[in-house]
Amino acid sequence: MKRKQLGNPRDAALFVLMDVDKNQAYSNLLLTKHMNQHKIAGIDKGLMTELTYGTLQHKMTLDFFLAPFIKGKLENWVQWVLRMAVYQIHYLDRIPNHAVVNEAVQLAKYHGHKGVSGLVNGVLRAFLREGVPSFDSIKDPLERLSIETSHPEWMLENWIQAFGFEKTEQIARQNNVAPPQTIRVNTMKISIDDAIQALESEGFTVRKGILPESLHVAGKTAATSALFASGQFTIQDESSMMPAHALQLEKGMSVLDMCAAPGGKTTHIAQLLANTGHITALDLHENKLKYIHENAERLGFTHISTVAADARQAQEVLEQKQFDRILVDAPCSGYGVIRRKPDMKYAKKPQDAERLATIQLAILNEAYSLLSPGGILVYSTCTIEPTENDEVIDAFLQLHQDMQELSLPDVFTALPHGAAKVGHQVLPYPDGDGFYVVALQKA
Ligand SMILES: C[S@@+](CC[C@H](N)C(=O)[O-])C[C@H]1O[C@@H](n2cnc3c(N)ncnc32)[C@H](O)[C@@H]1O
Repeated sequence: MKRKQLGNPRDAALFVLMDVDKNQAYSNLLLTKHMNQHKIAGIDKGLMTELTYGTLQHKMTLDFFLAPFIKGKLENWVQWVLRMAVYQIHYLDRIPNHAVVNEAVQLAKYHGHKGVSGLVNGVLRAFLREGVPSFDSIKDPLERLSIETSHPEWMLENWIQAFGFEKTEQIARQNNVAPPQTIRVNTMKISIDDAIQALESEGFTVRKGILPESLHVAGKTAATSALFASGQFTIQDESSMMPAHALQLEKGMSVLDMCAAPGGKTTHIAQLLANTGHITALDLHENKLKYIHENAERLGFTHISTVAADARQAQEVLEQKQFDRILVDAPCSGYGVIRRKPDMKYAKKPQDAERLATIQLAILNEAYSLLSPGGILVYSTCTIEPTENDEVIDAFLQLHQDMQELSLPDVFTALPHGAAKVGHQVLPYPDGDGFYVVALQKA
């Protein structure tokens, strides 16, 4: 495939898909990179995003649809051209089929030789003529769910064990639906009602979320709002707003955020502290600390300092040795946010959760030593994997008999509730990501 660019949304999407295959980075980061490099602008940005995510989301299903029409092995990029075309034919109704075929043939002609464009044309015409193969030919329910929703079988099996078949099916289908745009209103700068009014006058459709600062906005890209630039809101999924509430903060407290970058929850803590007290925001990666500073500055929070360090050895670098509140928003497998990074379904390995659980427990043990008596430790992840959630907490509680689970504030009762034995779990739902949070208090 030529690395030269055509500068159109389909070609740019193809570059993202190829780079995802090479495991270069997550799709959301590659999308932004290629959108800029290919100079994709205006409504083409939306088309490029839709083609990239849609094709990735349904990759295994698209391969099942294409299988009867392909003989022999194809080059990777040709496979992506075909998947992208079949995605548009099957899942989108606004692009006429002849235009989809024509665009795919043009892409193949540009990046390959005449034989390749002939093949793409032939496969797509045969697909249009003969129609979509039926899932009824797949007799095994697990295999069928895997192909229909495009998730590896091992991943579904884990969830079936934890939540049952029906819930797993709901999760898998939800993972293929685009999330809403959710914002957290910066109540230090604007009231919820004034924010709703201002956003509506900018042309957004606005709906209140469950948590007090959360609004779901549609119609335009939230980051283009004047209110965003002036720090009157930040973009954050509603589930990610749970940990700051779980900390049960009081003005003037000292807080340690142990896995803080890019600062989504650090700034929420600052908001609930009403810019009082102090937050130490720590992250392993020094280059990510600038995002915490940028976010804090835009939103107007000043009581935050950052430290680059491994949270497992945080005591060695921190001057302050005891904190009133500690948040461990741990590095995790991220299975609650698959709808935002669909490539994760194919990149992750069954053993990832075990490896992460060891890191998570080590961070929690360090947090324990830094927590004041009577202090509250909140552990959160954006995964739905029990190995990284209540099983880590079980192990932690066995090691520290003076730590006890604390009830979460009343606002949590209105949120959906998954199946965790300890803490609050949310399985992916239309308005929020899959998430886990638990609050523990030191005696
Ligand atoms: C789930 S993200 C945190 C998101 C952040 N709390 C927010 O709300 O914006 C996990 C973070 O942990 C960091 N991390 C990974 N391993 C770490 C370690 N051993 N010590 C400290 N931070 C770590 C990653 O760099 C990543 O930024």
